[in-house]
Amino acid sequence: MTSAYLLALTLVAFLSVAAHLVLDSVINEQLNSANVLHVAGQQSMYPQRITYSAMEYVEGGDPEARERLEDAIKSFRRNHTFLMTGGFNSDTFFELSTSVRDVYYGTSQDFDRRTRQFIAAAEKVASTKDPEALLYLRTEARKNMLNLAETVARDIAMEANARIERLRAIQKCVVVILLLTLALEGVFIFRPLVRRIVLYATRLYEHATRDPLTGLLNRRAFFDFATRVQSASRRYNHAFSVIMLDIDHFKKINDTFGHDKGDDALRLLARILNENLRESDIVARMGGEEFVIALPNSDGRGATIVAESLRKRIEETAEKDVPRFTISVGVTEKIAVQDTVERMLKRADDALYQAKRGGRNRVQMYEAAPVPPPTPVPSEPPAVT
Ligand SMILES: Nc1nc2c(ncn2[C@@H]2O[C@H](COP(=O)(O)OP(=O)(O)OP(=O)(O)O)[C@@H](O)[C@H]2O)c(=O)[nH]1
Repeated sequence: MTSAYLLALTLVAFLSVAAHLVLDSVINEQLNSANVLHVAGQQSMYPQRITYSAMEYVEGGDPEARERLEDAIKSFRRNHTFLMTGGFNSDTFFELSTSVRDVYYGTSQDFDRRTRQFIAAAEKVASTKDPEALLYLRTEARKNMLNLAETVARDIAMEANARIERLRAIQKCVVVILLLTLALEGVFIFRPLVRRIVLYATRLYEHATRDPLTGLLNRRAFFDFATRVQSASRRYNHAFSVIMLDIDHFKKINDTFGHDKGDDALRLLARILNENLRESDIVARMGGEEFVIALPNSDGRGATIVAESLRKRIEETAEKDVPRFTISVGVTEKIAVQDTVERMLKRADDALYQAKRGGRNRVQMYEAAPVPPPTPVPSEPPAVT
């Protein structure tokens, strides 16, 4: 189960990382596309700008016009290199698609060669004011460069959108797979795991509160439950009694029939107690062959009737293969508002001791030792006259 749990966590972690990476790619792709589109858009503008600057420079000889021309040539060449090489650095790498590549290198359009020729003519104008080169620029800018640059920008935009859509679809798939995996793991791994944990916790609780031989509450659990009942009885001023009982001559049973038969007798006693007491009564094995019962809402008289009926039922029980036995019982009731479970157990134990001393197989209600009568004070002898 632990390895399944680890596998499940690993799978979820793997899918989460995959979803993150795809999302990262979408964002990168968007940034990259935005950058490339920006550059591609600029490229459709530069041939015009170069041509105007070249005309200004040739016609007016203005050195500032030449500077503008040179700047425009530089930017145009830089952008061209950017688009042809996939960017200035590896982070913004953008591979030309087949259709864009066709525009650049295809025999019909050959945008790459045209661009290089355009740049060469512009440089010639900048350095020599060559009129033929200027004419070439004017014709080419109007006829081919603008159209081709716009075609490239449009194709790149379409390619970028298609790529982003593809990545988004992959991202959606990964998220769906992640959710499905979580749902399946919830059903097949986490739910059984939680069930098992609950089962272990229940078993642990049973171990901590139950006597393994009889299945009855153990001493500690009895104190917990009985103390709660006692507190309630004090608050609502209800009656509350405690019975303590012990198998008579149990040592002899063990010695005569063996320890296993002694255990059978203890189990039988536990069963009889469970079967003949109310659901609200608290029955526990205190240790050895000693058992205790807390009876909420029962006074001493009621508890004595219960004890007597248990004693009689046990005396009469004859189970195959289980030695017959009798019990002695001590009974006490709450005698003061502040009475505690410990004090009541002590009194029940005293009453049990009296039952044993009284001959066993009997029920004894706790009786406080009689207060000795006050010793008479010797009276003064009458004065002799
Ligand atoms: N089979 C079995 N015997 C147990 C268990 N716990 C305690 N005993 C035995 O119970 C016996 C208790 O003996 P005693 O305390 O002398 O009491 P008794 O023989 O019942 O005598 P009285 O109580 O005076 O009637 C001892 O022999 C213990 O070994 C148990 O879980 N199983």
